Amino acid sequence: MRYYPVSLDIMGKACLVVGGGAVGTRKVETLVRCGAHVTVVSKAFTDELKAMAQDAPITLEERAYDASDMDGKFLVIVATDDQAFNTRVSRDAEATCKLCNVADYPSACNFILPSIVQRGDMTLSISTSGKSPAFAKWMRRRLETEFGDEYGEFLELMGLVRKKLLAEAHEPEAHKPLFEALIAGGLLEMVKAGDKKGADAFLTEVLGEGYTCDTLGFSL
Ligand SMILES: C[C@@]1(CC(=O)O)C2=NC(=C\c3[nH]c(c(CCC(=O)O)c3CC(=O)O)Cc3[nH]c(c(CC(=O)O)c3CCC(=O)O)/C=C3\N/C(=C\2)[C@@H](CCC(=O)O)[C@]3(C)CC(=O)O)/[C@H]1CCC(=O)O
Ligand SMILES: NC(=O)c1ccc[n+]([C@@H]2O[C@H](COP(=O)([O-])OP(=O)(O)OC[C@H]3O[C@@H](n4cnc5c(N)ncnc54)[C@H](O)[C@@H]3O)[C@@H](O)[C@H]2O)c1
Repeated sequence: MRYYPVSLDIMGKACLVVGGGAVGTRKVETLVRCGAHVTVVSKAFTDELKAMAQDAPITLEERAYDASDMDGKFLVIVATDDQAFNTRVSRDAEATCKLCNVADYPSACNFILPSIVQRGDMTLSISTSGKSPAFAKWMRRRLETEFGDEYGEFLELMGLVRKKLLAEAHEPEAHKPLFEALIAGGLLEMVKAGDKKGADAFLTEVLGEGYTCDTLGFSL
């Protein structure tokens, strides 16, 4: 395996994006969705980025990049259209041990970005280890048709069940078959169909009294 997959917690973390064009805008959008506080340094910004900065934790700095922009940043994404400059920024990032991605330039990255399917808290990431981004995109589109919004809703319900079970006892071995029964027993289909009565009966059957959509705080 060429790259090590991780899920980074960037909630509330200071991130730097250099280059506020079309690609930079896309990167900022994802960072902000994950709760990051983003500083964008660029000679110019897209209108979309300016609009996003109105009500999101985004600071736009219309000026030349300076190596001190690395200070205090957890992660850096470089997305200008000047490859020599991008490489220089990535060297500054490396010198200060930052996580750094340069769009379309894997040899200057210490992480590369996957294609993503998001369904609530369920994330499917597709990486081809840089071999074929076009194929990663094709795969994303295919998975998007296969995995609908019901997967995010089902995950929400599984999370609520798990939270309640964990509040009662930390017994992973006893919990495992319960989760497996819920997953294999058709609960996903009930959530997809909006079948609250069926879901309640099944939750009670597998988990016992006290487990219904309402008591779990799940709206179906
Ligand atoms: C997944 C996605 C995420 C994102 O960008 O957020 C992403 N590229 C996407 C699209 C895309 N990029 C390119 C095309 C044109 C078709 C093609 O070339 O295939 C298309 C498709 C299109 O636009 O239709 C051009 C391209 N990309 C790279 C190079 C340089 C090189 O290969 O050396 C070249 C220029 C090659 C040339 O010179 O021609 C490199 C990288 N691109 C990566 C990620 C990383 C590896 C991901 C992986 O493991 O597969 C990596 C290594 C570094 C990085 O950028 O992180 C996003 C899909 C979003 C979606 O789901 O829609
Ligand atoms: N991974 C992908 O999906 C993907 C797709 C298309 C392009 N790209 C890559 O991303 C790069 C950027 O693409 P784009 O469409 O956003 O380009 P763009 O021209 O729309 O934006 C580039 C931005 O960088 C700024 N900039 C240029 N030099 C700068 C400097 N020295 N200091 C600060 N800011 C500077 C510009 O003002 C502009 O805002 C391309 O060169 C390409 O290699 C990646």
